[in-house]
Amino acid sequence: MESATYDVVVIGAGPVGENVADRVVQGGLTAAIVERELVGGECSYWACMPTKALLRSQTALRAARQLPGAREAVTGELDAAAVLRRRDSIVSHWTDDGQVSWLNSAGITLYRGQGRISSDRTVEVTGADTAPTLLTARHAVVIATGSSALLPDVSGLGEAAPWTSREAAAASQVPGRLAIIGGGVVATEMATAYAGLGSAVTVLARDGLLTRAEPFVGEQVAQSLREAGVSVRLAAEAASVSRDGDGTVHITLTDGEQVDADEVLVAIGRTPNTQDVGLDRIGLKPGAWLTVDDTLRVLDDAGALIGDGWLYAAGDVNRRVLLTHQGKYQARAVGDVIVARATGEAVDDRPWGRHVATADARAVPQVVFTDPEVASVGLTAAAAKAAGLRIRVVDYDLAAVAGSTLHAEGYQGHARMVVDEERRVIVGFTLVGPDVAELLHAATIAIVGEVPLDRLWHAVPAYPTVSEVWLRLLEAYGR
Ligand SMILES: Cc1cc2nc3c(=O)[nH]c(=O)nc-3n(C[C@H](O)[C@H](O)[C@H](O)COP(=O)(O)OP(=O)(O)OC[C@H]3O[C@@H](n4cnc5c(N)ncnc54)[C@H](O)[C@@H]3O)c2cc1C
Ligand SMILES: NC(=O)c1ccc[n+]([C@@H]2O[C@H](COP(=O)([O-])OP(=O)(O)OC[C@H]3O[C@@H](n4cnc5c(N)ncnc54)[C@H](O)[C@@H]3O)[C@@H](O)[C@H]2O)c1
Repeated sequence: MESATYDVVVIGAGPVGENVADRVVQGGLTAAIVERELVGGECSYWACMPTKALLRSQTALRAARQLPGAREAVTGELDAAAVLRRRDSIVSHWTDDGQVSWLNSAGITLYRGQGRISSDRTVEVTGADTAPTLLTARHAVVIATGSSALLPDVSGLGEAAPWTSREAAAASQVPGRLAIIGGGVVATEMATAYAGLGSAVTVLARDGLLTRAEPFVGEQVAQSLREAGVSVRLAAEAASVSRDGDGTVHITLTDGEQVDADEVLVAIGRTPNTQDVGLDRIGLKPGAWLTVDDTLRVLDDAGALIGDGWLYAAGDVNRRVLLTHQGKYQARAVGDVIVARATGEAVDDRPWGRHVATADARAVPQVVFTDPEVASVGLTAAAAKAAGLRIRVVDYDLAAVAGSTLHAEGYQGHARMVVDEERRVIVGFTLVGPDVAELLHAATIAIVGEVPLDRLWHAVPAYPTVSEVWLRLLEAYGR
């Protein structure tokens, strides 16, 4: 077996693994990265990028149709084939040459194959096209292997060849009828995308839509999906699934009703990619989410470090937040703390310190690219109350802002600010409406910066923009 030694070995070249490796190399260490599929990971080829490509053209079309003058210039329908072609180009036709050349330019060595920890600080790489190699890490091994779609234990589902988010993101044809099991982010985005592309979509949302967000979010998204022709079935649960000879999928619900479709997409959450990464060799349970300390070192079931703390986990695999930007934020902290420990620098693990990912618990921004878009950061009112905060909730109708009236005819939206009354700072912010995604970062800065409300009065939104909702929320709160 061939062997090589690096300061750091990263398993998984998704967005998170790539950023860890880049950060340690920038800090003066050497790094190898192991990837079994495509460099760039789930996000680049089967998640964030292709799904947003499926959504973007219809968002632009809808925006044009909401404006007299532009509306008259739109003479046809969405060209689904052109949307799929653009999606193919956004994912570089599922090739990773571009990302591999970036790795090379960043000074990171790529090993293609399955990475498995074989003992302390060593990773064995086996792949179809490469000789088995044993990689030894002088300082740290980082698991950044991400997550895969979870399938529920529903009778017949496996044999019915269901779509997961991968097939939905990479489909080469638009199914005539699409049934979706789930009511979360993937379900609502893909219902929006495929309804826009021409499918007759049925959403089977056992627990409701987007239930982790403020309650008005799920209500507005459900209403808008229904207006777009989607059958949104709340409290509907699949009991069994079968696919017959002509390809039709039959979903029998627990109440006995049957839903027929050409494809069924399962979108009920994720499972960690830890089944085959050698966890059993170091006393951890294969297939489990990895628990980490504040500087993202892996802990065992008893809460102890692995050995002297050589093993880290970042991104989806540690289940803190399953979002690319937040995983990359963890990657910067992990990369920097590995360099600090390797070079004897002080570790800054105080809240908001350089080597911790404090925002994971306090200020996670997320945009759901449905129609209307949902943009949120920090705590919902319910989560803030559950955390013991004394809060005040301020709501405002986004349509009542001059900028919204200009933005689109019939603009509908809503904004909510959750204020911690003890400290008079914002701890949560949610916007629902067309094009609210780009408004979110102001709220993230206000929350992370803990900007006092009295100072926010001096942050004047330009007229006439939708951002004027900030002023309206402050006025509603009172000075
Ligand atoms: C449909 C969908 C849409 C999404 N949209 C968004 C979005 O708009 N915005 C957002 O922020 N997030 C989005 N997400 C979440 C986002 O995709 C993930 O949070 C992100 O990909 C996590 O990055 P990661 O590097 O941790 O894992 P991944 O991207 O999963 O990368 C892990 C890599 O590790 C490799 N790997 C795994 N095990 C091994 C092994 N043993 N050896 C070698 N290689 C291995 C895998 O092949 C993969 O390339 C979406 C998710 C889904 C499913
Ligand atoms: N725009 C974005 O930021 C974006 C887009 C897509 C995905 N993502 C990320 O990907 C992750 C996965 O998304 P997801 O939609 O699969 O998960 P999710 O956690 O968002 O939603 C899962 C949904 O499935 C339901 N559910 C769970 N078990 C079920 C069962 N047995 N039967 C029926 N319904 C069941 C839940 O009630 C929930 O509505 C998310 O955590 C999210 O962070 C982000």
